[in-house]
Parts: sequence; structure tokens; C-alpha cells
Amino acid sequence: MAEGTNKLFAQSEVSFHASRKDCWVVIHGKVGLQGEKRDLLCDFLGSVGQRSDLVWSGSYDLFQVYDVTKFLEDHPGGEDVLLHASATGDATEAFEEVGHSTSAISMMDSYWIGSIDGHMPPSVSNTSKSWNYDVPPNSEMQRKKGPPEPNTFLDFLLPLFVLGLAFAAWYYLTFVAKGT
Ligand code: HEM
Repeated sequence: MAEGTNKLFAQSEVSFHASRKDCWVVIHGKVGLQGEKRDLLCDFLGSVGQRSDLVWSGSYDLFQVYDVTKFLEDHPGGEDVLLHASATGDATEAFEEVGHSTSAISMMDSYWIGSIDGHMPPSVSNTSKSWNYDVPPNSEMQRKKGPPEPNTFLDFLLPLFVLGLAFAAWYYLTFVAKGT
């Protein structure tokens, strides 16, 4: 169980909560909190220097963490799917594929305990799916996106070879062919 609520968690912390006795799932989505929980998240984000006003406008787009331990037995889809989804580190796709009803979505609020602090879930880094929007503009990953590293062997030897060929042609035409 979470010791406190309304926190920003590291992705690595979430991976320790994937058992029947302690099960968290991570689902991407905007904060749709009401009342006290929203106030607490605003306070928390403000205290760590983040833009708490985005929570009010409903555009704080993050991976959300839900503690579903107490919901495991009651989940209409069964506890195994939740446990599996928990272990993957990112249950977003699985959750959306089911097409949960609006009442299921509104239930999520009561299990919400916090958000992921800008970390990319391990499951998505192994897939071909594009998650570029999660990469901060100045991050190491973005900087690595620049022009590809030159292939030193071809880039260096090919022009030399062409130059050599041109020189040989010039030499042949100037000295050898003229002499015959
Ligand atoms: C806090 C998170 C979740 C809540 C509150 C929740 C709630 C519910 C509810 C209320 C239903 C009944 C159908 C409906 O009203 O849509 C349901 C069904 C189901 N859920 Fe979840 N769910 C959660 C997470 C997940 C996740 C992560 C998965 C991952 C696979 C999942 C898989 C399913 C499945 C397979 C069904 C059965 C659908 C069917 O029988 O047609 N759920 N869930």
C-alpha cells in the first residue's frame, strides 16, 4: 500500500508493487481529480516547483498511478489481468483495449495515489510504438536524434578512390596516350 497519497513516483518504485498484497497499475491520462485530492496534488506540485495550475485546467498529462490492491477481488475483469497489467509497468494499452465504461473510469479516482515523475515505462521502450511526445525537448535522447554518425570507412575511402581514379585518367590522357 502507498504510505502517502498524491505523490510523484519514480517508475522504478512502481515496479515493487505488483503482487496480490500490494498492486499498483500505471495508466496514462490527464488528471481528472475533484475536490480534496486535486487540492493536495496542486499543493504537492507547487512544493516541488512544478506547474500546479495545469491540474486546474485539466491538462496535466501524466502517467497516473492507481493502487488497486483493495479492488483486485471486485474487479469485473478479474484480478489476474490487473496483476499482469501491474507487472508490465504500463497498463494504458490494456486498459484502453477493454473499452472501460464511463462508470469504470470515474471509479479510478478512488484508487488514484499519484503520478509518474516524467519516467518512460520500461514496457514501452521495448516496443515499436512511438512515444516521442514523452521525451523532453532537451533530453539526452532528443540530442542523440541529430544527424547520423558518419560511416568513416566509406565516407573517407570512397572520395579518395574517386580522386585516385581521376588522377590516373588525367595521367594516362596527358602522358601515356599523347606519347603513342
Ligand atoms: C483502476 C483501474 C481499473 C478500474 C477502476 C477498472 C474497472 C472495471 C470495471 C468497472 C469493469 C466492468 C465493465 C465496465 O464498466 O467497463 C471492468 C472490466 C474489465 N476490466 Fe477493468 N478496471 C481497471 C483496470 C483495468 C486494467 C489495467 C485492465 C487490464 C487489462 C482491465 C481489464 C478489464 C477487463 C478484461 C474487463 C472485463 C471486460 C468484459 O468483461 O467485457 N481493467 N474494469
